[in-house]
Amino acid sequence: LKEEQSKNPDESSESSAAQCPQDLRSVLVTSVLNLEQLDIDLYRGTHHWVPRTQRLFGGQIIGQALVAAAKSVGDNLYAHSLHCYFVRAGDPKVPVLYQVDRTRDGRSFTVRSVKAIQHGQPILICQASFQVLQPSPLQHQFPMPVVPQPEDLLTVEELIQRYLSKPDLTESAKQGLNKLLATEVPIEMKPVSPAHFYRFAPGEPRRLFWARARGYIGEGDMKLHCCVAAYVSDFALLGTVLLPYSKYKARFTASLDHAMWFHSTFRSDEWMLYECDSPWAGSSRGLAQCRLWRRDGVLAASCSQEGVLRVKPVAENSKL
Ligand SMILES: CC(C)(COP(=O)(O)OP(=O)(O)OC[C@H]1O[C@@H](n2cnc3c(N)ncnc32)[C@H](O)[C@@H]1OP(=O)(O)O)[C@@H](O)C(=O)NCCC(=O)NCCSC(=O)CCCC(=O)O
Repeated sequence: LKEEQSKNPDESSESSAAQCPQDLRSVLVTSVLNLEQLDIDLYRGTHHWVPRTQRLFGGQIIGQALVAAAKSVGDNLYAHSLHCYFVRAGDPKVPVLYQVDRTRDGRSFTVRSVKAIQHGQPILICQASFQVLQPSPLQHQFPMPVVPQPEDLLTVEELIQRYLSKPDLTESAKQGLNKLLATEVPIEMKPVSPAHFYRFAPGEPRRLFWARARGYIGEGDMKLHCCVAAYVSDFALLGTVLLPYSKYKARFTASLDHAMWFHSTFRSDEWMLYECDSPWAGSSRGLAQCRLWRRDGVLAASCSQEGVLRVKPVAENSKL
């Protein structure tokens, strides 16, 4: 971790603004993670992208909670982990309040507890921990999987365009794909193995994709990159659980909890490899894990999530 990467999110937004025209800056920085301060340790967050389920995207709530927590710690501290429970569905019609409790300021570690509130009730409870930079003789990591580079893969949008040109596509499949194309998701994704990623055939519960924030964020703010990675990390975890089950489709899925550990500095506006797998499913729940790799092979972060998954059989003639 470099000293200059410890600025807090507010400072970074300003320095990025000076470097980059407004329309090139990531909407994650200008809008989604740009919380409004209402009082000491009290913030308000608004929504940018809302999933088809019409419940708030979990990654957005985690990312915003981490922004709120990070605002109450010093510049010399780095986010190293967070643990969250999603206790109620988020309502896209109203903003979310984030109330920060300064649980403990230690010599090395500092803990914050954040409650995300709507309609007077918590929708997420989150604990985040920060640490001062400390050297360690103990250093190891798994090797990064060998996969094609992002330049050799298609984006989700390019893949959808390809599927749209297939002659045997049903009208409802076309409509679904066009809806997906029209959605302004603030991240770019490139699946490593698209047919497997989109469950065209059953396969092992493992998938890899490259992802980065759309637009420019800049180098200067490590805490903000952690918040963006927290946002992105919720995109594809639960879907990984479903990969072996091509005979079923999701009827109700929602993440129950989410934990994340940050290991190294990284840029969330540069391509990172997300390696997701699911070691277990049962009792209408599934466990999914993800490792986030920097392009140079450094393990940047790890996360784990459990979700509720209720499924129904796929209709025989469905093309999607
Ligand atoms: C997890 C829950 C739903 C748990 O609350 P609960 O009252 O215990 O809910 P529930 O009883 O499980 O009901 C949920 C739903 O499951 C149905 N259900 C319940 N039992 C059965 C059954 N035996 N068979 C068939 N269906 C059953 C219920 O009728 C509910 O369905 P409904 O909402 O009525 O359509 C709640 O705590 C909650 O909503 N928490 C917030 C979860 C959340 O919003 N997470 C973040 C968003 S998800 C996300 O971001 C991931 C996106 C990416 C991805 O999908 O991969």
